[in-house]
Amino acid sequence: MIILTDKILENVIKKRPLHSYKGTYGRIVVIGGNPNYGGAVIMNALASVYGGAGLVTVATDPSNFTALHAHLPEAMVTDYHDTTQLQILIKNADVVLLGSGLGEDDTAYHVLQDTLAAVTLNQTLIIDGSALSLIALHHFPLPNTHVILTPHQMEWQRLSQIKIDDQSLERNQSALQQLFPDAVLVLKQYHTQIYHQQQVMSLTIGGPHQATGGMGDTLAGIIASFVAQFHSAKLVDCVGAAVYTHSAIADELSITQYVTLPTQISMALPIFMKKHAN
Ligand SMILES: NC(=O)C1=CN([C@@H]2O[C@H](COP(=O)(O)OP(=O)(O)OC[C@H]3O[C@@H](n4cnc5c(N)ncnc54)[C@H](O)[C@@H]3O)[C@@H](O)[C@H]2O)[C@@H](O)CC1
Ligand SMILES: Nc1ncnc2c1ncn2[C@@H]1O[C@H](COP(=O)(O)OP(=O)(O)O)[C@@H](O)[C@H]1O
Ligand SMILES: [Mg+2]
Repeated sequence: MIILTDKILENVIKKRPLHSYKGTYGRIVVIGGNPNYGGAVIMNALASVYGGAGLVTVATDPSNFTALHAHLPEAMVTDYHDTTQLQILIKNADVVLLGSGLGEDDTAYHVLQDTLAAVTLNQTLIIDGSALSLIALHHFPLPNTHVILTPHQMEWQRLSQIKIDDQSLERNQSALQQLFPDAVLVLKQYHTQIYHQQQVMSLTIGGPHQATGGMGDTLAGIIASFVAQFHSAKLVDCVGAAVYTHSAIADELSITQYVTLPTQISMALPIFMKKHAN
């Protein structure tokens, strides 16, 4: 098992070439946020934009449009009920982040089904939150593309059938091999672990100051932005660097703060990344 340190950032966070533009840094489509969980996609998108993604579009319930724009005018929006528009957006995306705050009703089911059918070989699909629970419930197969799963321990229990107390490294590795052999698994907990084929990375930073709703939505957005822009690094290293960055920023904030809010972590991304770019 590899312990994640700031070394991982060296391989991933690069100074930007002068001859570049927003297209160089990736197109992300964020899909989720029902009328009750609009905050989840706002936090996905804040993390993606502050993490450096070139273009971010959010497909969500229209009741979330105004709130999203008030927080983040850099993001574009579309109605996730509009299947044709959703398919066009997905076709042109580099990274699709699916499921934060999606809920588990009929609309969520159809959005999930349409998205899984629309992603193609060279894209990266990050699956979070409700989409993980729906996939577990309905046994949806994963599409043939690069997949990153970001469950917390209960979502992983639903997917793997391994009870939280029984989630050992060996059992997790073997369930991943059996169920989703090509996927990267980010198993979120105190000391999050990343599994990919035979490789396991573990986080040893971060703490309970991070225990606020939206912390995972923010991590998913950071992962999306790193995958979208850092093309010279391996996918699993982009994920490792994003997981490390998320908790390193939180730990820095926790020197003076009792809790470290998800949106504050996103705001701190540009300064942290500037410090670590090489
Ligand atoms: N502001 C918002 O709109 C928010 C929306 N959210 C969305 O709400 C939906 C439901 O997600 P939830 O995670 O709240 O509900 P879930 O029902 O998926 O998971 C919560 C359950 O898991 C258990 N659990 C065990 N170990 C855990 C661990 N290590 N971390 C977290 N939970 C653990 C909890 O005790 C609880 O019973 C998701 O789509 C999520 O993205 C959440 O992200 C919270 C914030
Ligand atoms: N005690 C803790 N120590 C370290 N990290 C924590 C702790 N509690 C929560 N986190 C982190 O916060 C995030 C929670 O993810 P998740 O439950 O999906 O949040 P949400 O769905 O509310 O956005 C994960 O990255 C997890 O590792
Ligand atoms: Mg979550």
